[in-house]
Amino acid sequence: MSVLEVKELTKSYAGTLAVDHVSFALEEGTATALIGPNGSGKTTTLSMIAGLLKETEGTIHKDFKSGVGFLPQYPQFFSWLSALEFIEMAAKISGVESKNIRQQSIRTLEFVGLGAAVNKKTGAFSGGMRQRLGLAQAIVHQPILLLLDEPVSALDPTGRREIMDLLKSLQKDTTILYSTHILNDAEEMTDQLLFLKQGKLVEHGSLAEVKNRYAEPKIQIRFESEQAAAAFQSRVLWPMDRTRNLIDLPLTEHGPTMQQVLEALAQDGSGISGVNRQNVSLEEIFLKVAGEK
Ligand SMILES: Nc1ncnc2c1ncn2[C@@H]1O[C@H](COP(=O)(O)OP(=O)(O)OP(=O)(O)O)[C@@H](O)[C@H]1O
Repeated sequence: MSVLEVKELTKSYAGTLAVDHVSFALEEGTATALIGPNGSGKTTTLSMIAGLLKETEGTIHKDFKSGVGFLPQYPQFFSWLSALEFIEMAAKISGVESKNIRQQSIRTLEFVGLGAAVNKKTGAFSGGMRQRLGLAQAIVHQPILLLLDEPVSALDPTGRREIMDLLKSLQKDTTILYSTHILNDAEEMTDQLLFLKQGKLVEHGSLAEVKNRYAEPKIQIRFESEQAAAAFQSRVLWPMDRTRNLIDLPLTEHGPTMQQVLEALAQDGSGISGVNRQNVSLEEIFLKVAGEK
């Protein structure tokens, strides 16, 4: 069931299209990664869905009355408030019932790993703690849809890992749409991938579908020695990349077929220690799509 359906969503700033007729749907309980180069419209898209920015054209249909959580790219806090005071304020604004505010706020702070800092002033928080606090304010009312604008970009690898693990544990009960420049994270937690470029949705689908569209099958052959690899390279004369005893052989329409490669390898059998089919990474796809005119 779709929790959110966005149709022809468009935002224009003085005639420039920051988001250009973007359409997609989010299914319940899924995680969707929004990726794209700087300035491609990710923040603008999330802000429109969060209701913080009015769309110029298009529609946003939410299949629920309330219950959106939003973590902005640069969350702002009131430095003089403690973590608990801030989250209680967020809970109140988000419509949590008065009698549940205290308990739900403490539970949420504990969930994001700030249980020991509930009474600490937010002005004294480190970058990692601020990000956790931002996440806490976004989830304290147990939203149906959670929107996150680069939730981990400002964190070190340990902080990133911890926040990603928190998000994964939320995914069971929440539909998540998050933007990221960390493509490893997008590979790790995504049921659906949305790729924006200059405001347009240029790629869309599951990670496997997108990868399949860009897959340039290549096989990697590990020879037992550099000499064996060099001998193979000069014997078959197909285009390939060789690094010492490793050969990457693309299976393009101009190159050899898998059958031909296997036959050639059979003749060389004694010198080969492994053959792998190489997969295309999201980073390779990103560079390709972002670079296309
Ligand atoms: N308030 C504004 N007024 C005018 N133009 C804007 C405004 N906000 C954003 N833009 C423009 O809209 C486009 C999309 O910006 P947006 O911040 O949504 O991109 P982004 O994909 O989130 O970028 P980044 O990865 O750098 O965060 C950019 O060209 C930006 O300059």
